[in-house]
Amino acid sequence: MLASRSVPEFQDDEQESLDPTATLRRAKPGRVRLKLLVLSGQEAGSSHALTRPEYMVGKAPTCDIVLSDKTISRQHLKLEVREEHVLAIDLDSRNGSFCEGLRFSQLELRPGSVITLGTTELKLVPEDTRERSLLLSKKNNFGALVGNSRKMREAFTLLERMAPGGADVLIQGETGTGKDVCAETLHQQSQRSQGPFVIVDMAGVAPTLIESELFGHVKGAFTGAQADRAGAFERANGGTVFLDEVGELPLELQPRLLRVLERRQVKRVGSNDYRTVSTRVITATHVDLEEAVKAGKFRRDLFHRLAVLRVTLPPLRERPDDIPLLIDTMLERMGKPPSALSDQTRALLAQYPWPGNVRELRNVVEQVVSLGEDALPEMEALSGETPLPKAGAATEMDLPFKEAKERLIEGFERDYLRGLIERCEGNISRASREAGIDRVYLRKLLRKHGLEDRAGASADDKSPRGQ
Ligand SMILES: Nc1ncnc2c1ncn2[C@@H]1O[C@H](COP(=O)(O)OP(=O)(O)OP(=O)(O)O)[C@@H](O)[C@H]1O
Repeated sequence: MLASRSVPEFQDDEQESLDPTATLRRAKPGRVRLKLLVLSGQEAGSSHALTRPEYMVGKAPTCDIVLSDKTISRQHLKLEVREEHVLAIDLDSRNGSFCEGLRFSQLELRPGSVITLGTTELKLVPEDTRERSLLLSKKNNFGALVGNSRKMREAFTLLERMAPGGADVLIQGETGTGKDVCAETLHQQSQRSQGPFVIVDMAGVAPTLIESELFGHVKGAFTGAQADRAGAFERANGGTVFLDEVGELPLELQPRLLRVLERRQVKRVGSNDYRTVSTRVITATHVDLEEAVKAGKFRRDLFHRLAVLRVTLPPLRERPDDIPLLIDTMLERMGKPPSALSDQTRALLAQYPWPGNVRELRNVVEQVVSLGEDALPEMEALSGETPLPKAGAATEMDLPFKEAKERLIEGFERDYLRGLIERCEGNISRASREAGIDRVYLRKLLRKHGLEDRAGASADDKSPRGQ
């Protein structure tokens, strides 16, 4: 059980006179007061106002803040409460004190800092704000998404709460952070899991076709509409529709999406009738929709409606402590033992910032496992400076067909795009003409392979979407 020694906020005069430094050390009235929140472990959810100049944290009952975690030393950490921060001093604890995955002996904690003692995580927050810290999920996965970092376990807590409820959810995160997997797991863990899961990738559908793709059409509504067709919302009736890259939805269609969200009604293109659907809507975006609203590209009302329940999947560079678990999981999914990667390679992978996030890490792990550790690209090469080994070259015939094919295609796509964009000197319009693919889709592919930076520099590609 967690116990906090009850001590008056200020020492009485008699005590103070015994200690001439007490006036200097004691907390000044009026400054921002801080408290320490326990985020995980047996005492998760409890908090300690830091009203005194010093606190001893540890397992011993004599400590000011007692934590029952077995991996914590009896006297583990000293906290010195200062004007603007709290100085945390590790007392040569057996298992150490950590912040963002790094062990420290002394560290200045600011509001928002999170430290880990043993397996217990503690967060410093201003006492008088209403900031609520999420408790950390006890699990290190949500469906196929894995992570044991604080940021991912906070996200898992949210997702676990959101999944069964059936309310619409917005998933934010950079490319490769697992938004697709997350959407599918939300569906699988909902009461709609027996219903359909329909995906619409807004960035992959030509703008002229989005309306019909989402809402359907009736025969003759436009050239080529040879028969009535249900849109994604109707096809997902009783289940979930996942709108990937919702930020790409053209402005003129946004009120129609708002109507679906508010009334669950859709009107097929060319029809006057509204049909009622029972469809959960999960959306995802890699762009900052708030910025898009400011720039006039996204409707404010739609954003607020979408953002009622939202979760952000953090980029991998902000949670390097997830990398070892991710690597082990990837190896396991490939049917390889943990020893398939040496400690040296693991250490290299753990320090790279991964602009393409987990997808990029997975690609590199697969390549190294297929081709051997000699094939590990220089770390600069991972950002695209030197060609990566060809993913398809060593496609293993013992992989399941779907996986082998996916791997081959990814390798082909990357090589093709790299050559294309070089040949067209970064000019998206030219590249899209030469390749015969839609420009929006081309951008999406470039982003997927971390090649976005190489494109869009030319004169006719000044607009953000290159349109
Ligand atoms: N936390 C994770 N744990 C395990 N695998 C992950 C995780 N995050 C991503 N992946 C893997 O990385 C790959 C990319 O994930 P996904 O397609 O869901 O990303 P995304 O955010 O939707 O990317 P994009 O915005 O480019 O569509 C997938 O193979 C997925 O399984």
